[in-house]
Amino acid sequence: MTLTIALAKGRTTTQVLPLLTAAGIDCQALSTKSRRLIFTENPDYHFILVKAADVLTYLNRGTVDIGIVGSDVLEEQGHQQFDMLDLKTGRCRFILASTPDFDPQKTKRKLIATKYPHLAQRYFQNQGEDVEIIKIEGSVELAPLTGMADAIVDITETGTTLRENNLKIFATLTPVSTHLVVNRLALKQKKPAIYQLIQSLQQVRPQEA
Ligand SMILES: Nc1ncnc2c1ncn2[C@@H]1O[C@H](COP(=O)(O)OP(=O)(O)OP(=O)(O)O)[C@@H](O)[C@H]1O
Ligand SMILES: O=P(O)(O)OC[C@H]1O[C@H](OP(=O)(O)OP(=O)(O)O)[C@H](O)[C@@H]1O
Repeated sequence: MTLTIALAKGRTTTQVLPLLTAAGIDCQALSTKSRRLIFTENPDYHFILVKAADVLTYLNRGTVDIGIVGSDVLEEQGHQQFDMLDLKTGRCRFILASTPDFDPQKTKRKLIATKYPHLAQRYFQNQGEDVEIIKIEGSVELAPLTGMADAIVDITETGTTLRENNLKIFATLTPVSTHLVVNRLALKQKKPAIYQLIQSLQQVRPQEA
């Protein structure tokens, strides 16, 4: 039985390939630098490489059985899939950041720039705050620096981008890591193969909390 897997391109793939290899899955073809997007040479596991934001589209339509993607994406768009395993890699965190002179108490209806509008809206709603969200596609740090927004909700890992742009963290929201998610129907139809994969990845993922 073949399992089809959508892997988020970029950082996620780079960090997950060593785990898949350690779990005994031949995915050598994916580690070569190329523009290929679909890998079907392994009869047990077929892979497609997609933009992180598209993983759940392939999964929810049933085009793939499994998605491997950051929990940032799941928090922003997830609803129909089963989140089966935290791979404990690709770790970073959501933060609220701005220029050092930003005063969260003083700014009345904040303008918040982010790549994650739903997550940001939820965060402020839970704080009982009404904010205006500006959806940005990248280099989010520019928004408070240029005065377009009061603050940003984004992910940070090393903190280098914030530091180099003289931005300060005002709140830490939720932690982020790469997760394995499963299509509902696939979980019914391919249960043994899916559980076997989960079990092998559980054994090789980083063990710390
Ligand atoms: N420091 C980090 N910054 C951003 N994403 C990170 C970081 N560390 C881990 N990740 C994970 O990697 C994913 C983003 O990977 P990447 O930046 O390669 O993709 P992308 O943002 O779609 O790429 P691109 O910048 O080409 O559009 C996120 O969904 C997140 O889960
Ligand atoms: O804390 P750090 O280790 O510096 O990482 C954080 C940076 O990485 C991400 O951007 P990405 O590289 O995905 O580029 P983008 O600006 O195009 O989204 C994120 O949006 C931050 O800008």
